[in-house]
Amino acid sequence: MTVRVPAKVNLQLGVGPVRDDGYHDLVNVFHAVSLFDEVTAAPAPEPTITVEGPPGVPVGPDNLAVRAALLLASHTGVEPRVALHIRKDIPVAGGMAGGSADAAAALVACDALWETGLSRETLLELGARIGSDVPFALLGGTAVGLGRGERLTPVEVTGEFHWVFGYADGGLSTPAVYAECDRLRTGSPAPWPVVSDDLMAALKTGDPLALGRALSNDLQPAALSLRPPLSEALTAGTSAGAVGALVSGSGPTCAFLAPSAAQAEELATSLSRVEHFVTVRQARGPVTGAVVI
Ligand SMILES: C[C@@](CO)(OP(=O)(O)O)[C@H](O)COP(=O)(O)OP(=O)(O)OC[C@H]1O[C@@H](n2ccc(N)nc2=O)[C@H](O)[C@@H]1O
Ligand SMILES: Nc1ncnc2c1ncn2[C@@H]1O[C@H](COP(=O)(O)OP(=O)(O)O)[C@@H](O)[C@H]1O
Repeated sequence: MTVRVPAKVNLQLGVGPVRDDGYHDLVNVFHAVSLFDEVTAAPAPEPTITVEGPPGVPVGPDNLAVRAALLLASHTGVEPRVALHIRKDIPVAGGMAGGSADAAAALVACDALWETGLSRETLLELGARIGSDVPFALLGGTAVGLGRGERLTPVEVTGEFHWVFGYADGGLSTPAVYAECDRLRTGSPAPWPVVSDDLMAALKTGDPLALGRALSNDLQPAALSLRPPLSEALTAGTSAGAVGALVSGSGPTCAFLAPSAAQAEELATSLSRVEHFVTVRQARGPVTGAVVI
């Protein structure tokens, strides 16, 4: 059973005050893009995990796909007799939710393999227990995530958008970036985030220029503080014709919005010369969430 699952970029990441449980209340506008991991679940005497792709992915019980399979097994009372294999194309610790995507894919793959027939609602609820971004990877498309980012409402989008992503060398730790955001805000209380009307209007009309102007990420100052060369990399994208440029989530991947598919091609060529990027990839969005292929 093989499931294909997309990466995400955050079109708006509004970070509110830190809560008693250590998480931040968010306005998190997720957008699924056509960079995919694949997770295969096959029968096996005991749970195992293998990973094909970039280094840095745990191959044991810490892997989010394994955690998802074990959670689904204990929830349904099934023995977790599964060999999981991940083909990774989403950057690791890149701010594109690759680990969450693999967890979502493992839930869908194991539910199909074990014929447990769980509802979409139950899968979303189990996903939220693994991580804040897992429910969105199940859903895909474009959606507003409130709370930790797990309470989702789909957003209607006209047409599709053309993106270029610059992968940096090495990742950034999500908790470290949230902690840096808190540190930078010391002394000035975090404003309560609200969904951007300009962003919703741009998504409705499908206008890339309006979308580019409406993109925002409250974690960006923290990511730039931890990785200063990212500032220059973002400027390089704007100079090369991007109509929007921002850090993807907690970074360090940078997302650039192109005005058209043809211009995305040209933008990708220019960005491949930026020293800070080890890989440059084109993608379109929105795309669907985790699906059996
Ligand atoms: C920042 C975002 C933006 O979509 O993703 P990435 O860009 O890293 O992929 C998310 O908020 C990351 O979601 P996810 O990676 O699922 O986080 P979790 O496993 O739930 O939490 C990891 C840690 O991130 C911090 N965290 C996460 C979510 C949230 N609303 N507030 C937080 O403060 C906490 O320190 C938490 O311990
Ligand atoms: N299947 C997985 N793929 C990637 N990383 C994973 C996975 N399972 C656990 N991890 C751990 O989660 C960390 C964050 O992973 P990832 O989701 O790729 O980043 P981000 O939260 O920045 O989007 C990694 O550094 C790794 O230690």
